[in-house]
Amino acid sequence: METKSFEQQKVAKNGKQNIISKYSPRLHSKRPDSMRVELLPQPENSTTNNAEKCSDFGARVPGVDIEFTNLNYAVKEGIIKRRERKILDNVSGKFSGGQLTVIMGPSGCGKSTLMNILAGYRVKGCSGDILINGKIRNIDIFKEQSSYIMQDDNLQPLLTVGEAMSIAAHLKLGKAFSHRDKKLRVKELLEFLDLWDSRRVRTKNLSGGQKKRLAIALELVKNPQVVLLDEPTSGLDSVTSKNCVELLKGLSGRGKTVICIIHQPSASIFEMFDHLYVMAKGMCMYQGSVSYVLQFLEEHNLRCPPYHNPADYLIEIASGEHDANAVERLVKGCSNGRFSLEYLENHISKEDFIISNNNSTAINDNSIPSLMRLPSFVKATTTKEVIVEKTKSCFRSRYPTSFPDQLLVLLKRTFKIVSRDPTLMYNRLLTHIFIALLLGTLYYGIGRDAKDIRNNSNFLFFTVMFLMLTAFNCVTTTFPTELPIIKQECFNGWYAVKSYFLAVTLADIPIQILATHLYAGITYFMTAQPFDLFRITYFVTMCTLISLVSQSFGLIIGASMGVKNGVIFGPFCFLPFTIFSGFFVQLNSAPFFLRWIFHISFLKYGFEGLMLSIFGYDRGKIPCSSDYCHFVYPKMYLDALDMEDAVYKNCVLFMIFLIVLMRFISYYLLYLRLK
Ligand SMILES: Nc1ncnc2c1ncn2[C@@H]1O[C@H](COP(=O)(O)OP(=O)(O)OP(=O)(O)O)[C@@H](O)[C@H]1O
Repeated sequence: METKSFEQQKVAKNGKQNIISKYSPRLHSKRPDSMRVELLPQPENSTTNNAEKCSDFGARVPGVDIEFTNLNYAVKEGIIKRRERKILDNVSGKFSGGQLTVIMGPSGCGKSTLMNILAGYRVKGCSGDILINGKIRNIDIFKEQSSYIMQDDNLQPLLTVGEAMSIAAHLKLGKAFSHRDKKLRVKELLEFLDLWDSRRVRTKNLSGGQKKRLAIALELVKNPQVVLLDEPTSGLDSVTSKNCVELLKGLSGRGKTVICIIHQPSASIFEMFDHLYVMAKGMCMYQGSVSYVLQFLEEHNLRCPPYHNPADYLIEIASGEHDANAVERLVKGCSNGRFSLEYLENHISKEDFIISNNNSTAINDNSIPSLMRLPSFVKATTTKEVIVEKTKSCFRSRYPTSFPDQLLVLLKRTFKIVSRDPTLMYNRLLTHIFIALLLGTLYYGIGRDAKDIRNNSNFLFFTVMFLMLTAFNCVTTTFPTELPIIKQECFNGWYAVKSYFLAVTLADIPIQILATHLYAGITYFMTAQPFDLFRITYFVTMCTLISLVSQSFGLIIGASMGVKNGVIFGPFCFLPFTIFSGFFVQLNSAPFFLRWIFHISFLKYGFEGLMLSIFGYDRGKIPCSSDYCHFVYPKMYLDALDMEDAVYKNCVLFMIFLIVLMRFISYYLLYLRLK
């Protein structure tokens, strides 16, 4: 009480508020003067302003409480002898709504694993109970209430800040919100996070801090009750980190449950946390308020040296630097997270959260940093309201927008990205034009002379190979490079995997078709192939089908492996089809037990289709400009290549069948990978 009145006097006297003292009176009084950090100075009358501001947001009520008891997670290691390794060892804890909870600990102690399990991102292989407001967690409902922001900034680099936010709003708010409301919410959020001036900047050009803020803004669009963040301050300087933590603190001040991992906070940031959860060796060595942590350590014969950041000291202890048995003692002291240790006025409380009621920290208006001009939609709702509403809605789709709406928004997004991607768009078109001109020059006019008939079929086979390789390579990298973004967006319930898959594959088709048509048109006329409309149509159609089958093949490789493996194994996968295309070895010359491979080689059908469109369908005698031409009748040439029975229609049907089949397979592989 004394401390509080001292604070009030101080505010009245200096016109500013000291958050350290408010949150950690004991710690603050213990620190030497030089280590005390005056946080968040506010302008005169700021208290009044905050209070006024808060009145807009309605009553402050406790948010979602997350409790976990006896959580275990183990992985199997070793190739021959499979040994089990414990990553989380019987940990417990309670993170209350309206609090900024920070998980700390040395590298590899299991922080991300715990966060992944709490978020529902990792479910397999863990045991223990997770309770949401005292009830066993329903993962679907929890996912609707929460947003998980992963460590890497999973942003689409070619979209601007405004576009990324607008897409998020369309996907996450659905039809329940008007276009105007969505725009307003985006504007409010961007202003709130100081990103409004950068709304036209592409996300790849943002600074590290801006990227973090945008990643948070994208998830705040749906106003989640629980926000989980894996290292939101990694890679940021101390000022930007502090701004980021202030932002999180502001959110928790609105009744949200904010849980984040912060690896090594500075002293000033450390003292802003409401609730601390320190891990070591997969266990909890402290859980409770920041204000009590130093006393707790002292009780276990660990004295933080003066002028030493308590956060650093905690990490040193957790790493076993000061006392080899310290971790075991501390884990025992807080009962591996079963006790939440709080500093309450003049005494210390050891609160066993399992038997406690919902006792989220009362939120003081003054605790909200001055920076926080929270958007009007960030209102605290009672937990009960959320649960009831979500329970009703869990029988409907778990996505805020319907499948066609998701598809439309994602198609627009993918078109934007592809049209701005120099590799996928311009380089692809230029490569097709350049190679077509080169080939046209090399094989100029060969189509009208029987002496060049072999060169003509070489040109057709090269066409098959070129179209296959370019279409294949353009898509093998699409999924692997976007996978982290898609993982986070799908996990946070923006859209279904099928919407993404369809959008990405459909958006690429027009560009691939345009590139193929350019190539086919240029080469057809430069090589002087017969000027018959049906032959031109057959040729261009078959070129397009070859591209689309190869694209589908590339999608399978991209959906099933990373870029590196795709580059190495992709060509290995289609090389056998090249040998069995009928160009190098004809069907009747191959050993009979290998002939079946010809019938499943899409290159055989592609090559046959092109040959038929140029030489098939009773094409007449080809003029010969030399003394002797072996194949003046195109049919004879087709017979020599064992293509006498080939039917163009069958080639088309087989290629279409392959396109559909391969796309289904690649969707399923992507689905499995994301799940
Ligand atoms: N699937 C897995 N297979 C094998 N080991 C794993 C797996 N997942 C986690 N681990 C191991 O568990 C330990 C804890 O990993 P985790 O990512 O949770 O650590 P962390 O505390 O978040 O570390 P950092 O701060 O460096 O990110 C690490 O040693 C890691 O190698």
